[in-house]
Amino acid sequence: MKYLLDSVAMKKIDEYSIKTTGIPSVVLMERAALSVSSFVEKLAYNKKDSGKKDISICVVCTKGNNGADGLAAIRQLYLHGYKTLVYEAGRKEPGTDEYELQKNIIKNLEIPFECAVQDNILPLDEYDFIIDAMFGIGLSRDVTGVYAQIIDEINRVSAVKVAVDIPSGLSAGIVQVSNKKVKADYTVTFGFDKTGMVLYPGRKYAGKVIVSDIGFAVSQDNVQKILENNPARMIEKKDILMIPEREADGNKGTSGKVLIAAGSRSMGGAAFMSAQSAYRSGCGLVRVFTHENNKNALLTLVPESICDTYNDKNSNCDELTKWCTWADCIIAGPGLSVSGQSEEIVKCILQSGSDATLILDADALNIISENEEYYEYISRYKGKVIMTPHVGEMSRLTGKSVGQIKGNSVETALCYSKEHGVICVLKDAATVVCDHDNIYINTSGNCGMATGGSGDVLTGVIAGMMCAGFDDECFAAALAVYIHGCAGDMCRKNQGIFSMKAWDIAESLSTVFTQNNTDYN
Ligand SMILES: NC(=O)C1=CN([C@@H]2O[C@H](COP(=O)(O)OP(=O)(O)OC[C@H]3O[C@@H](n4cnc5c(N)ncnc54)[C@H](OP(=O)(O)O)[C@@H]3O)[C@@H](O)[C@H]2O)[C@H](O)CC1
Ligand SMILES: [K+]
Repeated sequence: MKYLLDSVAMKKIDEYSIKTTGIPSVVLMERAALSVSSFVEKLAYNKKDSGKKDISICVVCTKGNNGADGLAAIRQLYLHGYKTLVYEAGRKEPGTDEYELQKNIIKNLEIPFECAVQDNILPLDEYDFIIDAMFGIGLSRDVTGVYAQIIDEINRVSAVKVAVDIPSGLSAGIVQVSNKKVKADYTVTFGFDKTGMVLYPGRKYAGKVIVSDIGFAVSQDNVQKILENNPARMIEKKDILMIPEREADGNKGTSGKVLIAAGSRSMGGAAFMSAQSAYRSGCGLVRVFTHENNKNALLTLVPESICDTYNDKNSNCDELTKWCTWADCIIAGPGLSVSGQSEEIVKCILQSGSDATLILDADALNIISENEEYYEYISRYKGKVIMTPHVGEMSRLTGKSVGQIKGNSVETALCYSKEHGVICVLKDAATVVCDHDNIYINTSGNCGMATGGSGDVLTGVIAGMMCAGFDDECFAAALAVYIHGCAGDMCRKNQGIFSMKAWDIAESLSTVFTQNNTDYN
């Protein structure tokens, strides 16, 4: 797990390192600059056809400390023999102390220097590399005027663009303040990953992100002590190793019993995918409660599952109630459709008296969005509730537009989770998982997963992680989302982004688990 920080948190870390522990600001800056210049040199080294003096590098800066980092980096590159230019934009007043210090060195070394003029921006076509050091975490408002013109020019030319700390115009936190942003190929960021570069649209602008340790006196291990609020986190591959070992003397009953209420008269697929992925994610027994039309197909496709049915005339709620109290985890909603009968089924589950962790997905969410009183049932449900809306479902649940939700996914998920006392899994290109005091932003997966059934597969993986024995359900749900994304990334390799299907994702789960050493056999 890694922390994701915003500008407020980064400023605290900067301040703590400099003022409390006494690490000189210029020391941090020199290391920051070195990590940028050495990265650019590595890229330049791959252009084997050119000698250093034929490789031209322009740093674009304004007069803050991000610009100061850029000046120090270009000085290092100049001293290594590259053809360099400083292109400075900004007000006439002097910059920060650090900026003026670095600028003085640039002047002493007589490194070529140009000042930007509004409406007469220097064409940047001739540069092999552009180092973007205009705005870092100090960005506070929309980028306009000469700065916006420079960003347009940077984005127009074909140079390789390396952003210092964060692409200029991009905010480090969950809310974006500027429409104008540098589209970087690489970002060398300092100390910690930034929330704004993991969420969309920031992830598209940051390119490949390199996190560089520049010697802050705060690390992943002690960052929480410095900050007041719990920062967002991202799951990493090594977290898969945290899945508790399966009991050597366990049986199918001790590995987790899952009830899946899914699949209506004409929609059986969702139930099959959910069941398949639950088994592939370690569940011991999977019982599917589905429309009788789906029974044969289910037992053919997932013969390990147990099937109970309802039909058009009988919702079979007595039977359903019994299996709710049998289960350790319940999935309700995939392919259930929205009808009087499915409403009855979801209500029956919520009022079953079960304390199993309940995953509400798809049509269960649509039912809730049309029936306010279901929130009352949720609040009285004894077990943990996990709700897994995609952006469209969240729009129906909250009345907010899809655009509003996409631009504010963390805030939306957090508010919803707090308001209803549930774990919220807001599914999007960067899925957000949160409860009242934890936020996870997912980084695995790809756009090939935007395909029918992918969400049904996720419910099974979440059920698997709920049955795995974690104490912290929010973490377990975030891990499930990460694993689901890894399986999607595996499919991208094997089936390709256009051809991959949800079933392939379910089938790739075993490789994700075995590649990460969770195969205990
Ligand atoms: N030792 C250190 O301090 C280290 C700093 N690092 C680097 O520093 C930046 C953060 O630097 P900071 O000076 O805080 O801010 P920026 O350089 O990002 O921005 C400079 C100023 O620009 C102004 N601003 C903000 N938004 C806009 C805008 N849209 N248009 C015009 N101007 C804007 C703002 O000043 P105002 O007074 O005008 O509000 C900013 O202060 C960090 O990202 C690192 O690169 C390193 O971490 C090393 C250690
Ligand atoms: K920058």
